[in-house]
Amino acid sequence: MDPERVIRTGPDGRQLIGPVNAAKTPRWAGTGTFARLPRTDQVEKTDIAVLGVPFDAGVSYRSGARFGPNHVRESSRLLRPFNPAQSASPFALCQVADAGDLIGNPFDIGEAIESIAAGASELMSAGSRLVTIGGDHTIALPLLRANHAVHGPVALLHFDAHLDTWDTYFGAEYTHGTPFRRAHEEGLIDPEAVMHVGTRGPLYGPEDLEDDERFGFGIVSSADVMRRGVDAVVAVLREKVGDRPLYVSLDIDVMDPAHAPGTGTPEAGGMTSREVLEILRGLRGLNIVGCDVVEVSPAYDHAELTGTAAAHVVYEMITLVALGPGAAPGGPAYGISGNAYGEAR
Ligand SMILES: N=C(N)NCCCC(=O)O
Ligand SMILES: [Zn+2]
Ligand SMILES: [Zn+2]
Repeated sequence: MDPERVIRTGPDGRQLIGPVNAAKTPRWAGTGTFARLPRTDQVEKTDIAVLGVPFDAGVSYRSGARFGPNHVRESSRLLRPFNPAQSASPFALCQVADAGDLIGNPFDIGEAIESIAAGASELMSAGSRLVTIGGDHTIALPLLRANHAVHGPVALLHFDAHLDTWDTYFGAEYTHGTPFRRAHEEGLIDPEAVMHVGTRGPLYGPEDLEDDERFGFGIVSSADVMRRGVDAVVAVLREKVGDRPLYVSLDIDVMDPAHAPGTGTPEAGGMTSREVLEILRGLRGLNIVGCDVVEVSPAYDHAELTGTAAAHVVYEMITLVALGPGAAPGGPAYGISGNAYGEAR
């Protein structure tokens, strides 16, 4: 049975098919797409595709991020269509739909990277911007390849406890700890505009930081967020990125394990989900070409804490992409403090 959906007319006059109407079909019913949105085969053209990449053969510790996409979908059933933090209804601005899962060979990482890049490119050439749910962080490399093919070297904001610019593990070049070193070597990212956000935790040695700096990366640590505050951090990130095409890659372990326990390489001392969401909202109006959320490993989750956090991250990413480059500054629809980009209304 086809459930009733929220239908809106978009800014360009198109009819946009939204989520299943939660007042008519209870949230827990029916098979799960992200936010109960339609599948891409149920709409004419998808402007923003939520894509699952359930690949986790690149992990160095706990496995299970292969179950991330469906866990985040399941945890996204309570999302509502109006985002008051941005005073925006993302699903009424453009057509958002769930593209299902892109498969990579779990027994051949090289082949998986090739096929993920090819699948992402195919969706992008049909006119969709991708918000991808991993999978482990290995998948950022093929996604950056696909974005580079369209936009050239992109700016990168990398939210993560880890640098992920290490060289090899057990001699392997393609792992979840190495995607951004490979991306740098392949010229996929613009060394003038690459930043880690939320970095913390022990390293192998000081040379890790020397290598990372050589690749152009700046670091806003987890402690920086606590000391300087969200608005100051947002200002630094915006200054670094400017109007370049921007890719946002968010490893859920950027959050403290208290906020996101369901992940493979947890580190103490991380950001709260509130801080992460507020920093993301501060990216409003930047030229975001693609996003991913990776490293959700449901077997280590409890009460959908990690799934819910990741679902809200995806929702904010969709909102940013839907608002688009140059979106007018806009504050939250309630509150007394506003944000760096608008007063509260
Ligand atoms: N990308 C993530 N989550 N972790 C990388 C950790 C690499 C290591 O085991 O040192
Ligand atoms: Zn990480
Ligand atoms: Zn990572």
